[in-house]
Amino acid sequence: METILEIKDVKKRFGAKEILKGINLSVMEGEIISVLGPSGCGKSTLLNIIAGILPLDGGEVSIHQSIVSAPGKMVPTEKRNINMVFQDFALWPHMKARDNILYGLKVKKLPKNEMENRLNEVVSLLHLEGLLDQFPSELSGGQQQRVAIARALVTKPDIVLLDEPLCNLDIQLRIEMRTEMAQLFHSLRTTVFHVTHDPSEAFAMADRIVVMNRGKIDQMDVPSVCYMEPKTCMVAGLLGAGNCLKKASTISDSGRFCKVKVGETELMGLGFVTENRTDQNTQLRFRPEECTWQRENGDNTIPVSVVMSTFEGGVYRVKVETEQGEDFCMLHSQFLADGEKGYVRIPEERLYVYSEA
Ligand SMILES: Nc1ncnc2c1ncn2[C@@H]1O[C@H](COP(=O)(O)OP(=O)(O)OP(=O)(O)O)[C@@H](O)[C@H]1O
Repeated sequence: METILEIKDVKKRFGAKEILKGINLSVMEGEIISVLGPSGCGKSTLLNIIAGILPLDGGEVSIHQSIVSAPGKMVPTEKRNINMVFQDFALWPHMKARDNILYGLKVKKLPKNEMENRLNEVVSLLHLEGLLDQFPSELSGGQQQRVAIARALVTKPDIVLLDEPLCNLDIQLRIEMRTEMAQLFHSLRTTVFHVTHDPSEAFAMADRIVVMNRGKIDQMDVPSVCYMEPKTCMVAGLLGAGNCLKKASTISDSGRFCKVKVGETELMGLGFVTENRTDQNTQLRFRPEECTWQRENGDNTIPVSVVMSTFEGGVYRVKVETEQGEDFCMLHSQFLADGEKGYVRIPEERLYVYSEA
């Protein structure tokens, strides 16, 4: 497979603030890459550099082996053969859906019959029949999003850039649209660079996920590996392992699994050694849905007392407290009374151990 987009050691500053600290990544033809990360980590900055909207300060960006951005060089957006779908759809309000979609082809001065063929193709792909003579204000959010995607696809770009494309839609529509978009882009073998802050959107759409943190890439892998083996504490937290115990210490970490201690309790977990490793700063991460409650002590269990149970429809979210005074949550099928004592089991392959400075 051919590399379409190559990002090499890209750096960007805003004033004294270093926003991108050397990003390296290649995107293959037909691949969907989703970039996730906390607010302010530099996702949109990277996307805007790829789009040719922002200049970079170091490194280079190539599309089809041709450098489009480097210090002192910036090929204009319209010469990059890319298209972008924005979170606010950015449709021209004074143009009907048809003219919004055809705009890029008119600029390229395509023959009329070719324009009609391309229009018919995207109309049928995105189910826009009957909507072409409507103005954006006459369309629902989901319909506007479809028009924006049609406009991005109709010029057959090398790369489609998606900037939080679903965040203005309601939750039900978002779930439908992300599945539809993934199907559509995969069937067309469109190369997609997608920025989102929503992990479930990234899981639903991406072939590979890139997790950024403070201007660097913490992890880049297929969604299942990022989910099962988050490399850093931040990635784990972002991908659902919201429970965090800090009053812990590492006893041994010779292999893939390491032994940790929380008070007098010894637990086994998956160990992630990082560059800035310190044994004094062990942190444990795990997901509420992967914990199980039991009355008796057992394998990989931690003693707790119940703080509060809240009903979530089908399950209870139970907040518990460790003997060290830290709390975390688990999901349980039944209500547990405040003050009740018991043990929470965390499977060793789902207890993530980090030692980060
Ligand atoms: N034009 C600008 N001038 C100065 N600082 C900027 C500019 N654009 C972005 N920044 C800063 O750069 C950092 C990264 O911003 P960016 O928009 O890339 O983050 P993000 O990861 O996309 O965040 P979000 O998820 O909130 O959109 C932020 O601290 C932001 O304040």
